[in-house]
Amino acid sequence: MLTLKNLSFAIDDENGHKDILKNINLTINEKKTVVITGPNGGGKSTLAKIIMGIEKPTAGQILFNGEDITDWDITQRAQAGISFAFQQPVRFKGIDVKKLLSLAAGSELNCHKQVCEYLSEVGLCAADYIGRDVDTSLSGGEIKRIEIATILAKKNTKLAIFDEPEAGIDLWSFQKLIQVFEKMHKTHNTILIISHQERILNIADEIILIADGHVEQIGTKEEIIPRLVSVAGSCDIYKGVNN
Ligand SMILES: Nc1ncnc2c1ncn2[C@@H]1O[C@H](COP(=O)(O)OP(=O)(O)OP(=O)(O)O)[C@@H](O)[C@H]1O
Repeated sequence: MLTLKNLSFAIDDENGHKDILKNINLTINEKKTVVITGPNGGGKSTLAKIIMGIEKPTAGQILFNGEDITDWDITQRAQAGISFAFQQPVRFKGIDVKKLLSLAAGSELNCHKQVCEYLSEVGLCAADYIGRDVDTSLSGGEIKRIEIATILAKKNTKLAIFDEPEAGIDLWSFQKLIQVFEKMHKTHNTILIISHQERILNIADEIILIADGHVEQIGTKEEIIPRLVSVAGSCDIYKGVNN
C-alpha cells in the first residue's frame, strides 16, 4: 500500500544543517495497523507529515498503491485516500463541528444521527458539540477527538495516519479511542499511528521503532515491546494513561 524508498529529510537554518530523517526504507501493508514509536525528537511526526505531503523529502520516493506520489501535494494525497490527524489539530474560526464533519465527509451532513454517531464514537455528546465552533474555545482533548471524528467521517480513507492520538485525551475517552482503531482495523482500513502508549502498541500488527532519524527496528509487538520495556527508563514510551 505505502512504500518509502531511501527517504531523507534535512533542514538548513540559522543553526546550520540538520539531518532529521536518514535513508528511511519502509513498507506499510494494506489492512494493517502499524504503530511508529520511539524517543522524542526521533523524526516520527516529520515522517508522518512527509507521507501526507505537508513536508517535502529532500531525497527518496513515496509510492502509494504502486503510484509515485512524491511530488503530489496534500490535496492530491487526500483525494487518493490518505487522511491525517495532527499531533496538534488545526483550529478553524467560524466553522462549527457539523460543518467540519460535513467537509470531511465531502457532503453536507444533514442527518443529526450521522453527526451524532461520529461524535459518540470518539466519546463526545453530540448535543454539546454539534454547533460549537472549532476554535480556541475547545479544549485540547476535545479538539483532538473532533479531529479523529473527521477521519471517521471521511469516506474515501484508505490510509489513516494519527499523530499521537492519545495526547490530551482522558482515560475514558482513551478506551473509546482504542475501540475506534479496533473498529477501523476490522473494517479493513490501513492505519498508521504514532504513539508512545503501550495500549496502542498492543493493537499493532507491526511496530516500527524510529530513533535519531533512523528505522531502528521493525517487528511484531512480541518482538518490540520487550525491548521498549528495557529502555523505558530512558525514554517516555510507557508514561501517561498507563501508569
Ligand atoms: N522545521 C523544522 N525546523 C527545525 N527543526 C525541526 C523542524 N522539523 C523538525 N525538526 C526537528 O527534527 C527532529 C524530529 O522532530 P519530530 O517532530 O519529527 O520528532 P518526533 O519523533 O515526532 O518527536 P515527539 O515524540 O517529541 O513528538 C526534532 O529534533 C525537531 O526539533
